Amino acid sequence: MAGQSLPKISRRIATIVLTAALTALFVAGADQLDRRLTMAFKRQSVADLAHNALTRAEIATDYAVIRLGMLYENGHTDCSPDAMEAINYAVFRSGTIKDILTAQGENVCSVAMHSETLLENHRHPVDTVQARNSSIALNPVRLDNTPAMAVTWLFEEDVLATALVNTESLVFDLLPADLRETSAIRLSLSNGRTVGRFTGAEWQIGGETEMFEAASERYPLRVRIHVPTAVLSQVPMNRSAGTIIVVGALAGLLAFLVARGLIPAPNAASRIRAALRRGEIVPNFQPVYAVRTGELTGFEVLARWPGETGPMASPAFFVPLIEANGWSDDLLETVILQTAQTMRSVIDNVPAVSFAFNASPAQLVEPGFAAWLERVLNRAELDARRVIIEITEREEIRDVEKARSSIEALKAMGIDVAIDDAGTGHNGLASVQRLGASILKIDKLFVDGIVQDERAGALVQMLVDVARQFGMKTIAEGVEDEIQLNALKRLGVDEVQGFFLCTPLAPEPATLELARHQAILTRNRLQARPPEDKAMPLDHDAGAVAVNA
Ligand SMILES: Nc1nc2c(ncn2[C@@H]2O[C@H](COP(=O)(O)O[C@H]3[C@@H](O)[C@H](n4cnc5c(=O)[nH]c(N)nc54)O[C@@H]3COP(=O)(O)O)[C@@H](O)[C@H]2O)c(=O)[nH]1
Repeated sequence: MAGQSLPKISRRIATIVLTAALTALFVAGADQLDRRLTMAFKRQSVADLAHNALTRAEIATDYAVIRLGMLYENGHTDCSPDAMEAINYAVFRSGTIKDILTAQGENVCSVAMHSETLLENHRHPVDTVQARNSSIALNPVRLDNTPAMAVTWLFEEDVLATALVNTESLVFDLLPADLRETSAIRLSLSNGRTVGRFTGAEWQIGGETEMFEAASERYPLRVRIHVPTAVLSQVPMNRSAGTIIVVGALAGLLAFLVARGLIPAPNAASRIRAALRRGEIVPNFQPVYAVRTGELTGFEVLARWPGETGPMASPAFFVPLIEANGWSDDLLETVILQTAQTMRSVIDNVPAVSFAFNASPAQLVEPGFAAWLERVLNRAELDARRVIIEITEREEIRDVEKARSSIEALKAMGIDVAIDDAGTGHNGLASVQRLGASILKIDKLFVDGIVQDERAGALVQMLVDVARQFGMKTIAEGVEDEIQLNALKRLGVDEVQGFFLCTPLAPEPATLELARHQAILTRNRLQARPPEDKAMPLDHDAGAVAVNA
């Protein structure tokens, strides 16, 4: 008896020792992992910041190019009184263009207080670099003793226009609080000449730093952010031992299960394929509201995978996988057919409400896309005039001409086309006009900073201005609070959507939200008894817009 219990006791002791050792290992491992993740997250945030700063510089340059192009198209490069008025207007409209010079043969003129700078630059341009479009060139100039940039478009042999762009303001104070004092950000041309910079008060030249860079494909522009290595490796020390042990234990359990083969490695692509076939990927609906009238004008249709858990449940993960496997048309078809089925009462009874579906640039340029979509809409019994197709600008639209003719075909069917994430992508604002879309969606990236950051407001203003010039409607997305909503109203955005107003909803709550919203609007109108033609403002406090978040 005593002989049998001895190995049992020693096995228990061995298990306890092993468990303790493993726990210690997990805790240390979890701690290391946490540190590494925190540092990786910090690095990614700074890399994103560099990309955002570059996007701002690209938009400001796009805007200058568009403005110069308009002057030329309207014959306003001849220094006539009409031309001077047009230049004045272009400078007045813009927060970032400080002056414009036009030159047509001997006729050289500009309008604002920086004429001298532009004239000198016109006579002796230095360090000029060409853009992807070789008629456009950028070069550094000084504006009130700070670095700035001249954008010149050579329209013809002796006809050109130059905009003086305040690029310094695009990067000034862009760094978040934890980096502002110690780090530096520089916007420069590809030849290394600085056109904007911000240096924290504690920034040390020669210190050990890490550099984060983003370079434009369209313009010879790049952003570099330098952060001291010590700042990047700082990790908050306030993690409780309990958290670490729990994380360690969970990691150990997971490792054990994976090691024992109890959790088979999932084949994500085949699961998505099956989910698409079985109709498990379903549409949700985020309302869009008109700023001026408060009306709910339509829904953005967003795919959801309700049965799925973990990261794969997010469309930000599964949509790119669907696209990479060439199943984008299946996704679009399934969300259209299910929308038609689940939102039938809205489709039949509220004709003014539209449905915006997402499609990729690759789908748009597929031969016969418009005809295919027409067939799907016929099957769905969904009137094309109720449909908006949103094309993201994040991915490059390689063949703008093909995309343009596809958009024309969609428009001929009565479908509106929206450029989603405008200003964030590869093609630039100028191509927005060439595409011939009728709606410009302003990305959350610009809405986010709109209140704290004057420049974000200036960028939204530029986007609204460009959209108006092109006869497009604007929709701002990702509105998360009332202050943002009010700022967007002031900037003249036409429509808004975002969690502050309403999150994406399943069909039934979306239908209820529409009915509830219409009832509130009607009640408000009856109570206020406005004159027939008076517009109802989007007034969150008055309950004209509901919060579902
Ligand atoms: N081709 C298709 N793409 C699709 C489809 N369904 C979704 N998507 C794309 O996936 C990306 C992620 O989408 P999602 O997680 O649904 O996020 C959307 C909104 O839920 C979110 N949103 C809306 N308001 C707010 C807000 O106030 N705050 C906040 N943090 N997020 C908000 O934004 C996403 C909408 O993005 P966009 O399309 O750019 O308007 C996304 O890129 C989808 O496009 C599909 O069926 N087909």
